[in-house]
Amino acid sequence: MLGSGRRRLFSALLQVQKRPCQPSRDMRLVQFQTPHLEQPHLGLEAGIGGGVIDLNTFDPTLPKTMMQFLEQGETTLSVARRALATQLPVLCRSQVTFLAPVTRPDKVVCVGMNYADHCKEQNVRVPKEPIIFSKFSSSIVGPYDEIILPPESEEVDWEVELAVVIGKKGKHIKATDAMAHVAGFTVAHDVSARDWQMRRNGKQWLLGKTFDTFCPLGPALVTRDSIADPHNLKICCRVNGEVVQSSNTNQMVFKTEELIAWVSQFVTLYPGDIILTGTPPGVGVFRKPPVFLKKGDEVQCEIEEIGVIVNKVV
Ligand SMILES: O=C([O-])CC(=O)C(=O)O
Repeated sequence: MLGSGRRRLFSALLQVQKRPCQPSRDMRLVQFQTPHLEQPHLGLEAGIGGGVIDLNTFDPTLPKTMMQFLEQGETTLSVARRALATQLPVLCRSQVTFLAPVTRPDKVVCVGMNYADHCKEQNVRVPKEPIIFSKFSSSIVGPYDEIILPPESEEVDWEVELAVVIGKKGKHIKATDAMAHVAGFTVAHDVSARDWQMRRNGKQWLLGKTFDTFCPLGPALVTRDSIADPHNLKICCRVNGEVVQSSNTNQMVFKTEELIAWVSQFVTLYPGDIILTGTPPGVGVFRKPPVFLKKGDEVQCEIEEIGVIVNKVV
């Protein structure tokens, strides 16, 4: 169903495997751990599916967390740019464990009903203003971590989403200035317990959206200037290999700029804050009959140019 996008991903993976020492020119920032490191390091992923360049070895004065890296703005970004332009050793992917590209941000802001056909599949009007909710940052896990089915829910569902990572603090940001506040983009899975979201807790969405492990992210924070057009990317979710969601970010009702302008009227956005921009149609709860995740399932969420996260349900 993803056709040429999938073919491009596979050929990119093959190329990376053939030339493991050739970093891509795109800036793909990651947080990773190896058995030899005392604490996680910052790195650059050498293309989709490629190995990792250790930024903290390249420059030991760099901070070791993405939050601190983003807070320092242009100073740290220019070091990463220098690393990208230098021939550096690349750690094999099998040697590293990827963490979420951002851990413990101040906020995970989420947008509901932001794809017109996701509204259609549940018979609701396309919203005139963005619908905002949130997840606690404790729900964030890495790109290949497990999603734990909580015993409190029997209706856990999938939702692939494009995530925006904020790079610069701001309040009342104008839409025309919004992209200057974006560090980059990553892939998110807005795992959702429908029973808690739709029927329990006074129908407040929070609890259903924020169980531990309900926000896999990654693998990389792909910087803004590395993506040709964030609003024209194929986006897809597969469960056990079967495509369940397949769309394009050009179907989003409110794009990144409008979302940042909207949200920053209410709250200050800080470096590291994450905005999940909503999911396309094809979620399990609106299937006839509904389908939910079960132990042993594997969910792959993929966005063109950004990458794929793979999370087993346990
Ligand atoms: O369908 C929902 O649960 C709301 C939501 O997260 C989305 O539209 O992306």
